[in-house]
Amino acid sequence: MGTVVVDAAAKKEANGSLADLNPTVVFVLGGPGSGKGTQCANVVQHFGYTHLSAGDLLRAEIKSGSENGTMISNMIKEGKIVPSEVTIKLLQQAMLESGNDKFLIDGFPRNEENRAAFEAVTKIEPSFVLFFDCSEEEMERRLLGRNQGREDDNIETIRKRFNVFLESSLPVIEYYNSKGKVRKIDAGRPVEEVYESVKAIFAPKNEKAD
Ligand SMILES: Nc1ncnc2c1ncn2[C@@H]1O[C@H](COP(=O)(O)OP(=O)(O)OP(=O)(O)O)[C@@H](O)[C@H]1O
Ligand SMILES: Nc1ccn([C@H]2C[C@H](O)[C@@H](COP(=O)(O)O)O2)c(=O)n1
Ligand SMILES: [Mg+2]
Repeated sequence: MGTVVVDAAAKKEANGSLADLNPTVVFVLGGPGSGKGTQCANVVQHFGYTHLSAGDLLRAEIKSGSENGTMISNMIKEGKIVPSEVTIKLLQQAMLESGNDKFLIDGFPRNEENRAAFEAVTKIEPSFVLFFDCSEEEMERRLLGRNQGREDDNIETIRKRFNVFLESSLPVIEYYNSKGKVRKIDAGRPVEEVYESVKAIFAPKNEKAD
């Protein structure tokens, strides 16, 4: 793994302002290709959240020519999880820049290190955790058909990502489940049906969303 470069002063400043914001955070978790990004886009449209995909932020960091770019790129190609301090810094910056105080944090926390570091650094507890539950067979079909030019959407990396999900991400979902925070969605259905279930979680009872 390469050297991680994080500006300490920027980190301290971001923390102070985030605490003032006291944001509402929903973690959106599920295996690769379970439909996290697709459903987050619907929630943004109807419920006013800002969608922050940890994977998208890391890919943007590579493109920006950052000092951490090569390390991040190598880890993503291997399906591995980037050190928490890098991802958390990107999330903090994006939250502050958004001007919003309601966030869907998609694909994070991906492992116990992510979870504990985010809690320690930001002091933010998620309101709840959306868990998109989908079979590997269906996720593999979706990833191979995605056609967005992602370097990790090849069968070799997909298998590695599935292993990381089972070994490192599922325990995080189990942790939040033990705290009564997980809202599990059957994500193997068509997009519109999945969204009906998602909507029911966000819409206050007796109120209709679009
Ligand atoms: N319910 C669904 N039925 C069929 N295809 C879907 C469904 N939801 C999403 N897709 C498609 O599957 C692919 C993966 O979806 P998406 O990018 O939302 O998944 P993701 O969970 O964000 O994946 P990743 O973790 O790799 O970022 C996309 O091509 C998307 O259009
Ligand atoms: N918390 C995270 C989230 C993502 N990554 C890296 C490793 C993933 O395989 C890749 C793509 O994420 P996705 O877009 O599929 O959510 O990004 C990470 O290291 N840590
Ligand atoms: Mg995604």
